[in-house]
Amino acid sequence: MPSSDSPHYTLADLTQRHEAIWQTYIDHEFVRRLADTSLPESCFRHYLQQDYRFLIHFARAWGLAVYKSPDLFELRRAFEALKAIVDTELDLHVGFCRQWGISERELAELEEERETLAYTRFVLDCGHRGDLLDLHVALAPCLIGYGEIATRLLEQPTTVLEHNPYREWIEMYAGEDFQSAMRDEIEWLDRALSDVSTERFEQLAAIFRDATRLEIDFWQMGLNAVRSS
Ligand SMILES: Cc1ncc(CO)c(N)n1
Repeated sequence: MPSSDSPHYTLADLTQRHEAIWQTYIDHEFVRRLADTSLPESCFRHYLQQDYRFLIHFARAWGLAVYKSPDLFELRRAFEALKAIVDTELDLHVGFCRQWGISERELAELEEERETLAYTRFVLDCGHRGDLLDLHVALAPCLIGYGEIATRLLEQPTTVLEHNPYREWIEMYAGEDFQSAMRDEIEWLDRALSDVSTERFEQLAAIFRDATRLEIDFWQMGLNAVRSS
């Protein structure tokens, strides 16, 4: 239970603390152009390739969450997330890449971009240095951001779904599986943040800000790949 002088923080306080950066992430040009179909396919293909590397490290980060879990409840939760990424998400991603003409062999051999390196290793470092909450906050922009981006895209009148080559991507992240994982994570974070001190909140907000900046760089990396693949 939070003490009576606890500010009782929630996830919404984290996004509001860095509102401008959060908006730049969820309304990035990559996302807008994916929705209005003006995104060059080379950009999306490059993004998909790098996202394969991202998902591998994302799975490792949940493996680290397993290790950092202090009790059976948390252990089970992190283990289920790790299993979902390894058994389902990565399979889906490989299948999705195949539809885009990217073979599994190509995925296994591709060179990791600096943006991918920076983001994924940053998340892992937060987990290594800190506790389970630091790690969850470093992971929050992935889960919460993509969930928010996809639902916004479906609501926006500028989004074109018919004949949109990226439609499946939008619908995957707006779909029930991802959305329910996002809701669970929001619940977890709201509970965990409810009794942190102001000082601790500021530390966590810095992690959240940097992870969000690295998500922005990840979109920009895709956008910059106009001719590279
Ligand atoms: C870079 C990035 N962030 C978040 C997600 C959502 O899992 C993803 N697939 N890739």
